[in-house]
Amino acid sequence: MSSEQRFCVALRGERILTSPRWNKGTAFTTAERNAFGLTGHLPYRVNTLDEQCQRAYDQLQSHETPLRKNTFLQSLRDQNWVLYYALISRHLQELTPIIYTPTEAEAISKYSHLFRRSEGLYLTLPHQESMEEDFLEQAQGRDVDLVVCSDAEMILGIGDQGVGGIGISTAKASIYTLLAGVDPARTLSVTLDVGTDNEKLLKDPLYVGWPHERVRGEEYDRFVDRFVQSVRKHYPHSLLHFEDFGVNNAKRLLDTYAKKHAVFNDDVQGTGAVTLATIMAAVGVMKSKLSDQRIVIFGAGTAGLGIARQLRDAMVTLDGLSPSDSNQRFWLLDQHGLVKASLGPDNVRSGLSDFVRADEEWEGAAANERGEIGLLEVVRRVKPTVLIGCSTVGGAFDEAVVREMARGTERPVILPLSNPTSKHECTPEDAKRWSDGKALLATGSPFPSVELPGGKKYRVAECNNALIYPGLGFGAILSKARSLTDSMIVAGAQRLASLAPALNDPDDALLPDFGDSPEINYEVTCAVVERAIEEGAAAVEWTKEEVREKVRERQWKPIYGRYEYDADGEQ
Ligand SMILES: NC(=O)c1ccc[n+]([C@@H]2O[C@H](COP(=O)([O-])OP(=O)(O)OC[C@H]3O[C@@H](n4cnc5c(N)ncnc54)[C@H](O)[C@@H]3O)[C@@H](O)[C@H]2O)c1
Ligand SMILES: O=C(O)C[C@H](O)C(=O)O
Ligand SMILES: [Mn+2]
Repeated sequence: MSSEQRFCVALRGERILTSPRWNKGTAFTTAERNAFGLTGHLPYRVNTLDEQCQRAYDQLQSHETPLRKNTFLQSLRDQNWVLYYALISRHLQELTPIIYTPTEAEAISKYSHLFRRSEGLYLTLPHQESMEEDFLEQAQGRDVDLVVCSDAEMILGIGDQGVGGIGISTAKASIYTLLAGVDPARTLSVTLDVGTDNEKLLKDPLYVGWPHERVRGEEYDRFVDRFVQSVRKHYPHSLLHFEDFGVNNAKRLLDTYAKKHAVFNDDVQGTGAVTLATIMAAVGVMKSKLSDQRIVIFGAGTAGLGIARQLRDAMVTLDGLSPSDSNQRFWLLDQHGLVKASLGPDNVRSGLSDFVRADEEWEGAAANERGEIGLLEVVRRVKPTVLIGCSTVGGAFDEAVVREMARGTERPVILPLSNPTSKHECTPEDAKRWSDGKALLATGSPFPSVELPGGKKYRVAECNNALIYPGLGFGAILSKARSLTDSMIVAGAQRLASLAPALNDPDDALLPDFGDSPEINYEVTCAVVERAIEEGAAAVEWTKEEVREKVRERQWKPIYGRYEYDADGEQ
């Protein structure tokens, strides 16, 4: 999309100024001011987008805390999309943590107190009779490519946030635009308010969501189904992205709808894919094979299980290991310690069955009075090559665990992935120190570089699903595939892994820099479209070169177009 792109727009005066999609503020040209009745609405001087970014950046700096900056940026997004995305693109590494993890977690937890204005579609269980009307009212006849929804049961690592979950839907949608180029006018962010079990919210007189305990079971399923059916009916070709659902619903909903609509669960599949890419890069550094790794996953919830399955499937499809042998490469732990058969069906979640360890292997292991085996003992006996944290238990990878791990393997791969920052299982600095600099690291939220003895800096890779999900989703949208298949996801992960700086220098980061995430997601998008075409899932037929061109062409860029007034034009 070039700056010369022309649009016919039907909004005049105040209406165009209050439309974030069309508003240019002081960047409206003199001709546009005349055509749209804006001369008296704006001060004399016409600014460039660069000048506007400079001014907005200066204003942003006057806000001292990350949370205040988050609020400021949210209000900028409400005013002018081009300016919002242009500003963040120009300061990507500095501002992504403000609009996304970790600051967005704080904004979501204070949602009812920070509330200013609507930011998406609120579907509330007691209003379900009017759901379809509400849906259509919000969509306003737009063509929608992407619907992002959350029921907010498990927001990042901070649990049930009720109606505040709208914040994760809008943040994830913004990241699609920022990093992959999805047109913001073709996205819809949704919160499914089915109540909350968060006592603090329920007791808060200012809580703006439905003050009711979280509805579960059949009533919940009917409500979600009604929503999915509306999406299917009105936007049959859209991608439906599920974010931060609870562990008992995430995989189940994915399985329920995968055959009927293009659905994607980011915590299961996006996290699985970015972790696969990280470990493929680490395996490249170690000159080893994925299927030779012994992998301990601490935290057997949505993310933990998504990661285990993704890695297991890749061992089968990429390395040719049998499914049963590959299951044996994993040891999962949850709040009952090692997931093993004797915990019994009540304590082993159904999705975990592939990864349950036999008790015989653990005879003589140190256990607590309930027979549960903790992380240190597992690390001692398994001698893992890879340790992944997605438990929300900050500090769980303590000195003893990291030292034990480093004793058993040449380059321990340690990935504390829990967000926000306070939930990380260890800091990169500690992991490097306790492993005498040997650890290969990646974290879920951004961390500064670690200084190694001798003064060398180690860049810590950010293993956040944002490095890959925007490209996966945009690839699915552009290929018009009816589903985002596992093989398309693996193609995206392989492309990401191939870009790892550590492949050229083993002491460099395991993943490319987050500052390069738009280019990375472009590559992921291309890989997904290529694979969709190869496997006959796509409704387009392009050569590899055409894919690269078409993806570029379809990317929405934060650049102003030229407008002409037309009473029948766009709104
Ligand atoms: N980096 C990323 O891209 C990324 C992606 C998804 C999730 N995450 C993070 O991973 C974390 C988990 O998210 P989720 O959606 O899987 O949540 P979840 O609630 O589904 O899973 C958390 C799991 O942790 C385990 N757990 C809890 N307490 C434990 C303890 N004391 N010891 C061992 N295990 C314990 C439980 O098995 C629980 O199921 C969150 O902090 C989230 O922000 C990161
Ligand atoms: O949102 C993120 O930062 C990553 C992930 O989806 C999470 O739930 O933590
Ligand atoms: Mn998430």
